[in-house]
Amino acid sequence: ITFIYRVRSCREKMTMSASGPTPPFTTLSISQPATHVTHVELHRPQKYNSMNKVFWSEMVECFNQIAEDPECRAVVFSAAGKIFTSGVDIMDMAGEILSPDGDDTARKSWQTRHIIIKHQKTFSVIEKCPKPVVVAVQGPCIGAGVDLITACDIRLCTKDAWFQVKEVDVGLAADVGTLQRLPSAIGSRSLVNELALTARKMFSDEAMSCGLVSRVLPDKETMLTAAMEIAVEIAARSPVAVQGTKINLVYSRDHSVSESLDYMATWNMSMLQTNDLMKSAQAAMEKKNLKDVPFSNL
Ligand SMILES: CC/C=C\C=C\CC(=O)SCCNC(=O)CCNC(=O)[C@H](O)C(C)(C)COP(=O)(O)OP(=O)(O)OC[C@H]1O[C@@H](n2cnc3c(N)ncnc32)[C@H](O)[C@@H]1OP(=O)(O)O
Repeated sequence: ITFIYRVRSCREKMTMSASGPTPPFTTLSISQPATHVTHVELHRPQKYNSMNKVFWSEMVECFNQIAEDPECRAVVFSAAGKIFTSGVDIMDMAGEILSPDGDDTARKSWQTRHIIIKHQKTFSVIEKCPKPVVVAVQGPCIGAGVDLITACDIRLCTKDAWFQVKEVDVGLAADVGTLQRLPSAIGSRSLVNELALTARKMFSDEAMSCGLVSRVLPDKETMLTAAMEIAVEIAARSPVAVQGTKINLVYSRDHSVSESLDYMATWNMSMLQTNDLMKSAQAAMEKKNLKDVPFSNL
């Protein structure tokens, strides 16, 4: 099994640097590097992986497909090249944001609201997708990049990574997720406020110490291998258990302990009736590797 994984891992490393976007996508490259694992790669390295108009809708399409794909049990998200992302593609997006359609202020405001909500969905789909998403960040992760990674479940980065809530520098309050999700990702309100109000860069050592990332790896290749290993571990476990865990973790972040316990009880009153419980328990008693237990797709 280790050998098969290593072969796949090598193949993955090759395709990650060589391939381009996977049709019908033009900004994303999708592959299946290991059983039940999907790899999504942001692929605009020649444009600093900036997020153009097409990207914002392709992400929704891609993650909706992943959410519905019973074969997929874990996702790795990464970005091609040396820069994770320079944030929103300013040249491509400025028109839409600065000149909304409408005859008067009310209609322009209504249109702007619609645009913001549409863009919020681009990252909320990651959180709504029941399959856990491991994100791997190298180099700069700027502006909308922080919105993106805070919607992911597990964050890794390279030593040369840095994070910047850049929005105040370009004259706006971040509006697609950072201000809502970063406080629970980091834990220190004071640090979140400092980062969001000053747009100072946060480097990998600080990202690790404040809890934004759970691991710092020396280089991109090592980081992608680590991300893939985590995804393979997740994918080997019962999809009923894994997806129930993600959904309840996200729910409990936004609700009281009491509400979350209630939600959990309602969730598990049906999910405890899965065959996976017996299969997992039996594997544990027989000291069998969960990778050898055939769980049905969910
Ligand atoms: C509804 C709205 C939803 C979301 C809103 C999100 C808000 C944000 O994302 S705010 C952040 C916006 N991005 C930026 O401010 C760009 C930040 N860029 C940089 O800091 C740097 O360019 C860099 C990525 C660190 C790279 O630095 P360096 O290697 O020194 O290259 P540069 O000379 O700075 O840039 C080269 C070239 O690329 C262009 N460019 C870089 N980033 C973007 C971008 N995000 N959009 C468009 N163009 C970008 C830069 O302008 C240069 O272009 P030239 O034509 O070569 O001058």
